Amino acid sequence: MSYIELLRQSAEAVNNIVCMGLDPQIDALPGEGSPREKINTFFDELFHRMKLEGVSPAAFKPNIGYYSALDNPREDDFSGSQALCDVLDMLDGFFPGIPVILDSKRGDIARSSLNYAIEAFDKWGANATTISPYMGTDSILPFAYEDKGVYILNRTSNPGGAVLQNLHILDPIDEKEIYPLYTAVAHLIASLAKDHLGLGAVVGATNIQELKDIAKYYANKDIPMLIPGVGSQGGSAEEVMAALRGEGYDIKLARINSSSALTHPWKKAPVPEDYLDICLKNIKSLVEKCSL
Ligand SMILES: O=c1ccn([C@@H]2O[C@H](COP(=O)(O)O)[C@@H](O)[C@H]2O)c(=O)[nH]1
Repeated sequence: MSYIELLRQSAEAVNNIVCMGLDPQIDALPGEGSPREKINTFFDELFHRMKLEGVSPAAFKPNIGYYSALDNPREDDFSGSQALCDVLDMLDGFFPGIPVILDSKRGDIARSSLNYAIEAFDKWGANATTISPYMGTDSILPFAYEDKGVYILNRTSNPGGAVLQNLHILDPIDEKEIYPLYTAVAHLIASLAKDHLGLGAVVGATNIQELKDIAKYYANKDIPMLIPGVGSQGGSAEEVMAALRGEGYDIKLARINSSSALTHPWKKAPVPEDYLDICLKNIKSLVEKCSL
């Protein structure tokens, strides 16, 4: 099945377009034990509750950094990577058919990119990954597997994203129009996606007018959009849904991501006793806002 079909099918199956981020912050997790044990116990409990209450997002997005930072490779300790294996195994069991996006933001010279593609798709078994466009077309294409998704950083959600992404440039082809760099990236994504179905874009929820402009450009082009920045970063899911619908973008191809607000909204405060209820409430509320 192509990634585009997987996105459409999974959205229809769960009737929403939420992407649940899985970025464990060890200090914010309940219970005792090693980081791997804490991650395991927490997600096992949370996924059980979600299953029990019939709640499912339409994608999951572990960010690899939150796991690999727990490894101590020079001491033969790969417990962070093992924790990611545990989480991926749980997702297979609890949520079959729901895409997993491994957020690793790679992108390099072609043969190095190919190794990163092998890492994400063949080794971790992800359905999709994230990459940077900064090194250009030859750095992107090794990720274009037939049945996988590739989200290219287009207009990111972080406050510093504008420093480069909003620089005004002269159109490199006709040298007439002037527009922000993120528009040139969108043009590149759309042109590559004609021959490589599954290439998509990361567009943050924190700059709603820019998101609207990009969604309008992608409408009817079968370009998946991964939209982080909702929840902890202040983006509004309702505004994103209205923007996508308003611009005629096929919402089944979008995934609206929230990570910490769904798994540890208490941030650095002590873990509350009713932590599972809090997570479930936030997940259900986002699912409701992002329903088809
Ligand atoms: O533009 C981007 C690209 C990626 N991210 C990632 O998404 C999650 C967001 O976490 P929250 O806790 O919901 O803020 C995280 O993994 C980021 O690395 C992004 O935020 N913005």
